Amino acid sequence: MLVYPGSVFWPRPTGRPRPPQALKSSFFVTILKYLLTYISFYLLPIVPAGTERRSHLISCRVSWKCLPVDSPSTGRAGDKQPGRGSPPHPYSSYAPSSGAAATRLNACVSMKALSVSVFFAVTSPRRLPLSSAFAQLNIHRHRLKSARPATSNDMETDAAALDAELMSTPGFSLEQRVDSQLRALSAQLMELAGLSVAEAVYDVLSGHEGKEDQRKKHVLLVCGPGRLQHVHKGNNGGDGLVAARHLVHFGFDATIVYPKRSPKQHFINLVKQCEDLDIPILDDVPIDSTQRFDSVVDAIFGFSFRSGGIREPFATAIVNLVELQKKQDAVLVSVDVPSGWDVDGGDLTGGANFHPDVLISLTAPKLSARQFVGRHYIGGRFLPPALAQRYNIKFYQMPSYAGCKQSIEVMNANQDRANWAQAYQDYLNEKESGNARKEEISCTDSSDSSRVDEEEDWAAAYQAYCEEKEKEFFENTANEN
Ligand SMILES: NC(=O)C1=CN([C@@H]2O[C@H](COP(=O)(O)OP(=O)(O)OC[C@H]3O[C@@H](n4cnc5c(N)ncnc54)[C@H](O)[C@@H]3O)[C@@H](O)[C@H]2O)[C@@H](O)CC1
Repeated sequence: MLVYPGSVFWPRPTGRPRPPQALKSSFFVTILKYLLTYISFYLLPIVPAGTERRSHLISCRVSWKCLPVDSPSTGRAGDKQPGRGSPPHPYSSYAPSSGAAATRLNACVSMKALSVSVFFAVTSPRRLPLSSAFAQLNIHRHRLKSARPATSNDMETDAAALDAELMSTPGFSLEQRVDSQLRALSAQLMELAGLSVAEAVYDVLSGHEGKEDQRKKHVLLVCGPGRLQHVHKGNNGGDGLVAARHLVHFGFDATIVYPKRSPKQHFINLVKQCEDLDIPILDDVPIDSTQRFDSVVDAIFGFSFRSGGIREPFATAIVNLVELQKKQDAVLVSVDVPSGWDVDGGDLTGGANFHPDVLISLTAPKLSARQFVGRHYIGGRFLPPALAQRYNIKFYQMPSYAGCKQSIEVMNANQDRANWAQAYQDYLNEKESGNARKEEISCTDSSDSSRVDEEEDWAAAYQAYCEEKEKEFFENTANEN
């Protein structure tokens, strides 16, 4: 029996392009490949470092490189998916826009590559570091995630895969080789990401009318865990550490909450740099502090958050952040993905009801950003054209950062709708009161006709504008449904 390799994980979509013939394989061989793939990856951490067996296991990257994962032959070019005719999401102008069918095919090839990698793992003499194997696995995982039946939201689906790929791209890492292992640390990207976060926070607070405007603004940054035994994680928290340093250089006060510090050298350095700037580093959110915070930055979890319950101490930290947001009227800012939100599925915090006021998406908005209502920034101005092209992001579709700015505020779809609804209601109210006033004027002062004409012109123009917006809104809603 011949099966579509991906069908083990997701239903084969009907009416969509089938994968190339070469990707088909026997059912049992496919199952065996998956088993071997998973076993090999779960075995990796327990195989002692430096041994021959381990270097064979981690050489899976060789096979990935051998296969045309990103070549046009994978079906990316020219794929047309049903529903693509729907209006573009407001973010689509700069979010990755590869078609779902193309993504699915790509994921098929990725799975194939992973499966074949097991065979390479036991035979190849190539020695590649464990971290790069995990980085590749991460990319595959995100690709698989995006390889489900097409929705109109597919444009953002690849954003996490793009980030994962970007962060594992050699050349972006400051620490290229440590102990002969390539650590996909993405230190350089983190520095730029943190800078863009600091810039956006500065932008928000500069326009924020505080009660004591002359007072130095104080920002509390809560940084996520950086400790995971074999895989380097916690970059969202790293962004927070970098942002704290920049905010102090921008003239703000900063306090860091970093309950689970990373043992990695780069993170130790970041902490030291903050200590050198006299930034207090706490273990818990200072919920009872008399200190007033103008903004609290949530740099706890990014796109690698796994749903299924938030582990302590971060469950409490998130509840306390919401408490501070309410108690102190502090602006709650989330970095990349609001913590506890699934990168695609959105808010999973349940009782915590975690809704930031500001979201700073890095590189491109993730799918979950569609649920966000508030001020939305894009940061992380470092996407190389080749990678942008691979994810079908055209240069002219990139956000047009002004001058040397590292972040840009973008329109938020939900916010815009809310604003529009309000504007329309205001218009109706105004119109009603205008009509009443007009009647009053015509009864009392017929000589002031020019003013009435002027008001009529304005009302007509405003009505035309509102009708146009209304039409656009209903068209969009109909297409989305
Ligand atoms: N977009 C980009 O290109 C860049 C992204 N960066 C940041 O890197 C982030 C992704 O970083 P990582 O992949 O290191 O991971 P994250 O920083 O998203 O967090 C993963 C950590 O959270 C823990 N965790 C996951 N689920 C949990 C749960 N349910 N309860 C408790 N702990 C849980 C994991 O154990 C791990 O330690 C992005 O979101 C972004 O903020 C930047 O640092 C660099 C550039």
